[in-house]
Amino acid sequence: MALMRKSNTLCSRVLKVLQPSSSVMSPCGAGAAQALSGEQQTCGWAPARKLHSFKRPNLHAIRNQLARFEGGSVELEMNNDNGIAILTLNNPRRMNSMTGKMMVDMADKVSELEEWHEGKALIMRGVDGNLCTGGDLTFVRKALHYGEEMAAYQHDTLTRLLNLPLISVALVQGHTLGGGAELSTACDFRVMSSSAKIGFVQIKMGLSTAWGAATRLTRLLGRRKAIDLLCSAKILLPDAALREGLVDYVLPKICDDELAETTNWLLRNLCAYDTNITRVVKSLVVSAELSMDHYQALDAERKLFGQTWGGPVQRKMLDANVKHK
Ligand SMILES: CCCC(=O)SCCNC(=O)CCNC(=O)[C@H](O)C(C)(C)COP(=O)(O)OP(=O)(O)OC[C@H]1O[C@@H](n2cnc3c(N)ncnc32)[C@H](O)[C@@H]1OP(=O)(O)O
Repeated sequence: MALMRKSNTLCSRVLKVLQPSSSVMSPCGAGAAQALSGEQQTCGWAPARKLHSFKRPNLHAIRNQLARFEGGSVELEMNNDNGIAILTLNNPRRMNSMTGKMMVDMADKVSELEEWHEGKALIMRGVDGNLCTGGDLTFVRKALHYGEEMAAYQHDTLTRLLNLPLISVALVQGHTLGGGAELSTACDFRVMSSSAKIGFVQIKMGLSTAWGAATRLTRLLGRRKAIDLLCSAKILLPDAALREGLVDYVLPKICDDELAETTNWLLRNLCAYDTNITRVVKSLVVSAELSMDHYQALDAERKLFGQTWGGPVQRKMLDANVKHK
């Protein structure tokens, strides 16, 4: 129990030090808007170094505006028994595309997950066989003046989601397009249904990435593959997505319950061990990725290791004389 409390505190301390909530993103939204306004839209992007000189977005004010664009919901179930939470996008008539209200819902659910200390993992999915087809075009049409603010809000939510001390998996089903493909990159892993399609089609819609996928995809796959996927707008079937390294596991063709199969995959492969140590390890990986300073990351790693070494779980395993066959 004492270890549990300590490791939870340490997890959040590491994340707070390295990634204070709601202020992690570089405040680049305004830069993007300036860079794309007027004449510049036709002649190119502002120099990258300029993107750091803009004011932080007021997330509270943006939230109030987004909440006015109604439709759909995002729901959360947290299962303390197996330590797995399910985050569900629910706008089936529009293939779970996201309205402003759903963005606010998702931010609230991520805040709840930040306070959930019993959890090991999270599955993000959509109802009725599609993950998400991006922005709800009804919302998009009404919010054309509000892109930069919406992006700032989503960047905050999805960065917080990616950095939760939970192993996260996106269940890529049906159509996972545009912003939907972006959402999937805010999870640590992607499990894909054998009948699903995934594509970053934003460029075909006259847009660059809205919800942070250029940054995340470059980290995930490297520069060459990120440019390829984002600039070609190609829609990948499971085999190609697996080959590219975009997805981690393709579900069997015959599968009665894809959510249950994804849960089993998680439990078998990534959640087989102690909850707190799993959370600590995830937090360490986040801190290593976020940290600009190699020594700071090692410092965090050493401190957290000190909490597991000689702790009750390690002692139990030593007593059990475990063999790793
Ligand atoms: C803000 C982030 C930037 C972005 O996300 S940009 C990308 C935005 N997404 C899109 O452009 C997707 C547009 N939709 C499509 O391409 C097709 O609907 C899609 C997904 C290939 C499915 O095609 P089909 O299987 O033929 O089905 P369908 O077209 O009849 O769609 C069924 C109903 O769902 C609706 N739907 C699908 N995606 C939507 C969206 N993003 N926003 C609003 N409505 C959407 C579609 O309009 C249709 O509704 P209805 O039956 O016409 O009332």
